[in-house]
Amino acid sequence: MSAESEMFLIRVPASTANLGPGFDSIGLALGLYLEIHGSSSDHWEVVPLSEEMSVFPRDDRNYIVQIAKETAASYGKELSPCRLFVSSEIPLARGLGSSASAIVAGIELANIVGELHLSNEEKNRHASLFEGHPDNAGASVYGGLVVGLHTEERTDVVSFPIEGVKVIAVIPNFELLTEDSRNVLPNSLSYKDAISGSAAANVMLAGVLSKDWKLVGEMMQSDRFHQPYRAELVPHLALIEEVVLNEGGFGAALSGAGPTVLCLASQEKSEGLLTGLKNRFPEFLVKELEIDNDGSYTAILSEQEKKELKFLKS
Ligand SMILES: Nc1ncnc2c1ncn2[C@@H]1O[C@H](COP(=O)(O)OP(=O)(O)O)[C@@H](O)[C@H]1O
Ligand SMILES: N[C@@H](CCOP(=O)(O)O)C(=O)O
Repeated sequence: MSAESEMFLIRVPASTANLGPGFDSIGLALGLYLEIHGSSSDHWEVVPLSEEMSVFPRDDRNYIVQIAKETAASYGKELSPCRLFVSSEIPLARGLGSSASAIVAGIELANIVGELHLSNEEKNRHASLFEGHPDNAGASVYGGLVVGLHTEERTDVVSFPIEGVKVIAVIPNFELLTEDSRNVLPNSLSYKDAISGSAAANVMLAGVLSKDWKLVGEMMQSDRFHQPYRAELVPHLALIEEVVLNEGGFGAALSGAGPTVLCLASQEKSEGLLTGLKNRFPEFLVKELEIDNDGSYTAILSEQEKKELKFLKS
């Protein structure tokens, strides 16, 4: 970044991982956003603009700043400090990829301030290394549906845009940390279960590519890798699957590590499903979400755009 008065915008989408059998491999970007408006400063300052962001450190101990510094350091660069206004629509620890969005935001911050000129592939490699799996990270970087394999040595992700299906999220009123939800998973799987789980993921992907959403929904509910073990933590999953079936939806799956449940439906059935889910789970937030096919976005704001920012006026 060059001029002192320049203001930049970073916008990173939320994501849903797994879609059932695509455990740690498949992700989809969703239209809820983490946004940062930033500019140069003489010290690091993080100003929360949404309630959930107010729990995090307001100086360079903030996770987003830490990620940015580490990313820049891996290229031998030290970042000059910034003042960052942070707001987020992504609920924390609900299985909608808030941690991956924070990581990708930190990488974008390093990219802008440190003038790193990173490609999407490089951003995703860093993000997957921080996150440990490429499903949420890849979706937040590339947008659309991502299919990936991440190891210590390399990260391979293929992304493609998704249209023609409605997404409804049932977001419980409690948090479930990904770490806790991973702790209930087994250390090994039988050969038979591994083959069955992998076949379900393959067929699901073939269903996505051929726009056979009914098949996708069926495969979402045929996971062998994680949902059977996480069921005890998310008893609402089975109940939601029932409502989806009754309302003619395609299927449901745990969103990431949960507790949110992701439901797919056709345009015609989505309204009825939304109402059915709201009636059955009045204590949960039931929301239709857009699919984001663009991934993370950064821009330098014009003078006019800066003038329009309400939080700079107060
Ligand atoms: N914007 C953020 N700034 C700092 N930490 C964050 C931010 N977003 C998420 N986190 C961290 O990530 C945790 C949630 O991550 P995780 O358990 O993986 O759930 P999920 O990614 O599904 O929301 C939060 O409790 C918080 O510690
Ligand atoms: N594949 C991971 C995805 C975790 O997603 P999150 O949004 O819950 O952080 C898993 O299932 O553990």
